[in-house]
Amino acid sequence: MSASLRPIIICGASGVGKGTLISKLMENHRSKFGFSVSHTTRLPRLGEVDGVDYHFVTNEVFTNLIEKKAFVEYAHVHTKYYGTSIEAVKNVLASKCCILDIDYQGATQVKFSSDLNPVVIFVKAPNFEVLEQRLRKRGTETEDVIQVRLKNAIKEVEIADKNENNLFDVVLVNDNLERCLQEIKDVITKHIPTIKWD
Ligand SMILES: Nc1ncnc2c1ncn2[C@@H]1O[C@H](COP(=O)(O)OP(=O)(O)OP(=O)(O)O)[C@@H](O)[C@H]1O
Repeated sequence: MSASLRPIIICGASGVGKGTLISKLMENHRSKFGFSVSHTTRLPRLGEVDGVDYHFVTNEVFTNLIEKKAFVEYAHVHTKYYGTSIEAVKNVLASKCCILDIDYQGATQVKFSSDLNPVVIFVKAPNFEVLEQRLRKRGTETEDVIQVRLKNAIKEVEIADKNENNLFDVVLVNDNLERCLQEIKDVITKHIPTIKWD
């Protein structure tokens, strides 16, 4: 499928629902999408599996990979490294569309410093109160971390609203999950017309 040559990037503040949206999309269209497995130096959350959810690595391994220029993008977020290796993306693109869950810094690197020509989608929560509720309800972060993430979210939404250099192809609001999923599919169809939904 030639569509597999353009990766899809889903960007947005922590808690807006990127992971949920990507899981649903992949569940519903398993044969079309692959999710590149990122590297991270953060510890696994309960139930996360090394090599499936992330490649969990030490700081030393991660910085070695940076030196070897193994990453399409990497970022230092909330004191931890996260990165997408070129190999991981190409592994997926060989047979499927590739979805990348990365922040705006990563998206900037992929869009402007690689030849991958991604479709970049920014996802927002309907408002900051809802975002805060989602982060609290998820219950995976401490209060301090939630506060840092909410501050970062304000900055990230400003960046999306400015959309300098047209980094984002589209900005979507994840209010209703099913509606947002359909909007993502519409964006993908627009930019990758060869895709056939099953
Ligand atoms: N449309 C929605 N309506 C209500 N709740 C939602 C919606 N989308 C996601 N959620 C919930 O919001 C919480 C955050 O979602 P998720 O973990 O997917 O966010 P994320 O953007 O991937 O966050 P992170 O970047 O921190 O991994 C989850 O508990 C999820 O079930």
